[in-house]
Parts: sequence; C-alpha cells; structure tokens
Amino acid sequence: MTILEAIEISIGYRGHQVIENASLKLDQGQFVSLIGPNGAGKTTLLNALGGQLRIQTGDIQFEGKSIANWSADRRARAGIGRSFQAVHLFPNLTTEQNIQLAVQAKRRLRLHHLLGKVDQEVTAATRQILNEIGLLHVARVAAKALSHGDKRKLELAMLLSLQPRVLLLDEPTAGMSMTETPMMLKLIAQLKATGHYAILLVEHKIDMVMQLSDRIVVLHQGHILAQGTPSEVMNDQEVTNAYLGGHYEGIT
Ligand SMILES: Nc1ncnc2c1ncn2[C@@H]1O[C@H](COP(=O)(O)OP(=O)(O)OP(=O)(O)O)[C@@H](O)[C@H]1O
Repeated sequence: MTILEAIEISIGYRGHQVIENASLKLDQGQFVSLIGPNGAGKTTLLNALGGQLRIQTGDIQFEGKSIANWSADRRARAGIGRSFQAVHLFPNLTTEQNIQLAVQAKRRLRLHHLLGKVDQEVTAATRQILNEIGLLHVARVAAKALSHGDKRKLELAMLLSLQPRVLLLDEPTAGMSMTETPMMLKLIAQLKATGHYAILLVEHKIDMVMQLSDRIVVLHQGHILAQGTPSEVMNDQEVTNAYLGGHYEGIT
C-alpha cells in the first residue's frame, strides 16, 4: 500500500526550476533510496515531501490524501519525519533531555488529557529509545559534547520519538568517520527490519544504498532518470551513460 506519493511535482527557487515533473511512490514498510549527483535536486525533493518547500505544480499525497498545502509541522504530526544534513539539537541539554523533549512534544499532542501519567510514560519511552538507538552510555552527556556520530544518532532518536510512519533521511552518514558510518548503517538496517517505517534515504554512499534499498530512484538535473530495484537501476543503460560512467562505484 502506498503511504507517500509525489505526483508530477515541479519545484523552483525564484524562477529557477530545480525539479520538473517528478513522480515517486513510497509503500508501507518499503526502503527507497534517492540518488543523483550533487545539485540534482535530492534535498529539494525531500524538502517538498517534508513540507519545508512548496511545490509549484503536481500533488503530494499521504495515505491517499493531498498534503501539498500542509505545513511541515502538520506533516510531522501526521507521521512524516524528516532528518536534516545539519544537526538540529539543543546543545546544552543532555542526550536524555533532548529525547525527552521530543517525546513530550508528541505526548502533549496525544495525551493532554492524561497529564498526570505523562511523566512516567515520558521517562519510560525515553529510556526505550536511548536503548534502541544505542545511546544509553551517553544519556547524561550534553549534546554538544557528543561525537559527530552520536549527534546524528541522537537526531535520529528524536525523530523516532515522534513515532513517525515515514522517515525521510537526508545523508545520515554525512561527515561521519570510517568507524561511525558502519554503526549508522547497522542502525538504519535495524529500523528497516522492524517493518514499521517507510524510508526514503538520500545518500551518496552507493554500497549502503545497494545493501538497504528495495528500490532506487535516480535523479539527474531535476528529472527522474530511472527507478527500479537496485539491479534494474544499475543495469539501466541511461543511468550508466548519464551518471555512472560505466561503473556504479563511480558514484561519490
Ligand atoms: N535555497 C535555495 N535557493 C536557490 N537555489 C537553491 C536553493 N537550494 C538549492 N538550490 C539549487 O537547487 C539545485 C538542487 O539543489 P539540492 O540541494 O536539492 O541538490 P542535491 O541533489 O541535494 O545536492 P547535494 O547532493 O549536493 O546535497 C542546485 O542547483 C542548488 O544550487
């Protein structure tokens, strides 16, 4: 079942067209990667899905309903979680407090009538997320003192606190060291394995894309050049000619 869909969308910045007539679908529990060279429009497309940018033409549907006019906040509340390349955290709060805030934000919306019980629930939910994401050992450390890899894990933890159904992940391994990257890859593989999330990943690390994806969408100069299973995309002549230079290892 399709959960999130972009239908022939076009997006531009002050008259400069960046995405033209792009369509893509994300099914419940599916893992789709969006790849393409620098400047192809991947982040722009993610912003359009997350509500950070308005589309000019076309439609965006969540569970079959148009959400093109919904704010980013409303989309997040409905279950579309968006991560960013830049890390968005409260630097002086601890790892645990950052997660608590995200959990509280979600609970207040849903459980405002059970305020007396929220504290305990928030604590329990926060501990569970700390454990799941592998951040228990740094629970009491201020976010600003975390390693870059742990900051990105914390960002993901905060996203999960909002109990999303769709995860839009923008280069989760960007800026990570050689030792941190496999940890993030493992974490994302675990999220996929739960089957709870439809995941759209923007990522330059092609081995990671090949390993995780059910489908790959290739964006080239604002157009969708190809989409299909990893092997279909890698054997697509147009992709090979226009983007891959004959070898998928050529993607950077
Ligand atoms: N805020 C903006 N104002 C004007 N132009 C922008 C803005 N953001 C992006 N662009 C332009 O839109 C095009 C697509 O950029 P975008 O960041 O979506 O590409 P990308 O595929 O995500 O690239 P990268 O892999 O480098 O992150 C580029 O030509 C970029 O210069």
